[in-house]
Amino acid sequence: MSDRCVSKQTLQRLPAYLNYLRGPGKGLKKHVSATMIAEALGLNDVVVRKDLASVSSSGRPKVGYVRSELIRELEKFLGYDNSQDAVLVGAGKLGQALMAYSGFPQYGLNILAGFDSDPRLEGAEVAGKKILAMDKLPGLCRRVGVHIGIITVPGEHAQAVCDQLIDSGILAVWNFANAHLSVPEGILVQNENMAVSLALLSNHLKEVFSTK
Ligand SMILES: NC(=O)c1ccc[n+]([C@@H]2O[C@H](COP(=O)([O-])OP(=O)(O)OC[C@H]3O[C@@H](n4cnc5c(N)ncnc54)[C@H](O)[C@@H]3O)[C@@H](O)[C@H]2O)c1
Repeated sequence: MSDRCVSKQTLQRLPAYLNYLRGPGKGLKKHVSATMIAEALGLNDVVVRKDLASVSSSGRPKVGYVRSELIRELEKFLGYDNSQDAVLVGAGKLGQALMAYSGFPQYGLNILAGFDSDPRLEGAEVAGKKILAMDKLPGLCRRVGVHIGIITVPGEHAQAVCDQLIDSGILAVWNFANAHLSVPEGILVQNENMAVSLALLSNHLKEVFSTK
């Protein structure tokens, strides 16, 4: 099931379905339907039905899905059942907050260690995870077979860090720095940028006030 191709839009909605299905105390029964999920999340039920059909074949007409089975299928599809090790570079304020976040394992992400060029941070621990010197990065990545790298260094150092991660065998980069990263073909960069969300908020306010 997990090798099926789905659109980016579908992929972005799947975690919300899973979150809803896993959620406690919402009066969810053994069976759930696409309509039920659509209503709860304020989505179009045709969209939800199509999304679910692309990751699961366990739905039955008029009955819907067995909730526990659908949870398992979504977890498998999203890779949450198969934890991926990651390394983080830039163990400053944001980096340490991410290292300490206890919610990542339920999304299948396991940050093994942080790396930083500041010698004062070497050997420190954050939530039981070590901060190591940069020269330890390639060895650890190659030894353990780490494929995800998280970048939380200042923007001006992000490209150099990205290159080091790729040289260490990293195939997917989660970039929090405000910098455009150039990578060879076959490497995925996922940019995380609060500025984009803030721009949407502020644009919404502009529209609201311009109509008053
Ligand atoms: N994506 C977002 O929405 C978002 C939100 C907040 C911060 N940020 C970005 O995250 C990054 C970190 O922010 P912060 O507030 O944690 O900064 P910070 O200064 O607290 O931490 C940066 C760390 O990176 C380390 N570092 C610098 N150059 C390095 C290199 N070449 N190799 C290894 N380590 C290096 C520093 O020693 C420091 O510990 C910045 O780029 C910032 O713009 C992004």
